[in-house]
Amino acid sequence: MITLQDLGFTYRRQTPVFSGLTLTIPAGRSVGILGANGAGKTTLLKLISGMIRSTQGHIDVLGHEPRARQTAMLQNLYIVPEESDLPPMTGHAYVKHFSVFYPTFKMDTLSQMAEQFELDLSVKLTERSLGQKKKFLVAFALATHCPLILMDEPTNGLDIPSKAQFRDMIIRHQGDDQTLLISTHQVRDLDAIIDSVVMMNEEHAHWFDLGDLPNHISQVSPPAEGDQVIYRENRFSGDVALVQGQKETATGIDLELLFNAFHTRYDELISTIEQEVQQ
Ligand SMILES: Nc1ncnc2c1ncn2[C@@H]1O[C@H](COP(=O)(O)OP(=O)(O)OP(=O)(O)O)[C@@H](O)[C@H]1O
Repeated sequence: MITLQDLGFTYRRQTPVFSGLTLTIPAGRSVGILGANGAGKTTLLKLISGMIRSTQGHIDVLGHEPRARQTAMLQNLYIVPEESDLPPMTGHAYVKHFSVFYPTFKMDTLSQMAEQFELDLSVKLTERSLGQKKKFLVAFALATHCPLILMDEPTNGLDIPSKAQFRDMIIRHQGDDQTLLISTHQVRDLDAIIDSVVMMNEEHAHWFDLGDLPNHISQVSPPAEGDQVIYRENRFSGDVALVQGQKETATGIDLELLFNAFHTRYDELISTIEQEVQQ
């Protein structure tokens, strides 16, 4: 559903944000996009949505090249930006103006969410707080029923109850075949809703299926003799490691540990997973 082939991007007169990224994200998944500050998460979402054009390589989104910004792609994709200047109109007026671009938009879905999450559609969007604006946009995004929804740091600026409401909105209203791509620093905010993650830095991007990963690698503490250690950390609570294969003593894989392994032991991590998948 989304493939990147040898993708590179450089902002004008800058050093490349990334070069040579190759990645496939299957359809119907809820994907967290994780990367350090400046790794290029926002840039990647903008490239996927066709807001900016790649300077190298190819992207395929829903069977389209995003740079062409064809209607057939744009009407099937909605992006909730990290910061948005919403127009000075009410929620109702916004829906009236913008829902027409999305043939699968359902007012019923939006009305249900407005009721469940106390969104007052009769108030001007510019007069709402940051959190209220974000909740409105997330509700609008889900109401489009687009096959692909992109969200850039949607939980930034949300208080604790609003983060729970955000998760609840997605759990209740994400369609079975809808793909969500959500960039974040706050992995814990997304724990309950993502089933996979893309980890990225300037050199690599990789999609990890969180359900399948424990069939191939395990997190153990401490590693036993003979374990094929991919990555190890000495934590206050003891030695913790990612090791090859399924282990009886394994705990759940901690995304922070996986993230650190991705950054420092990329080749070992990916080749171990690939080797295990082939067995
Ligand atoms: N409009 C721009 N012009 C020039 N450089 C830019 C522009 N936007 C972003 N960059 C640079 O591109 C790199 C990637 O930025 P991007 O916003 O995609 O990263 P990010 O992973 O989303 O970061 P964060 O986690 O801090 O939000 C950074 O080094 C940033 O300084």
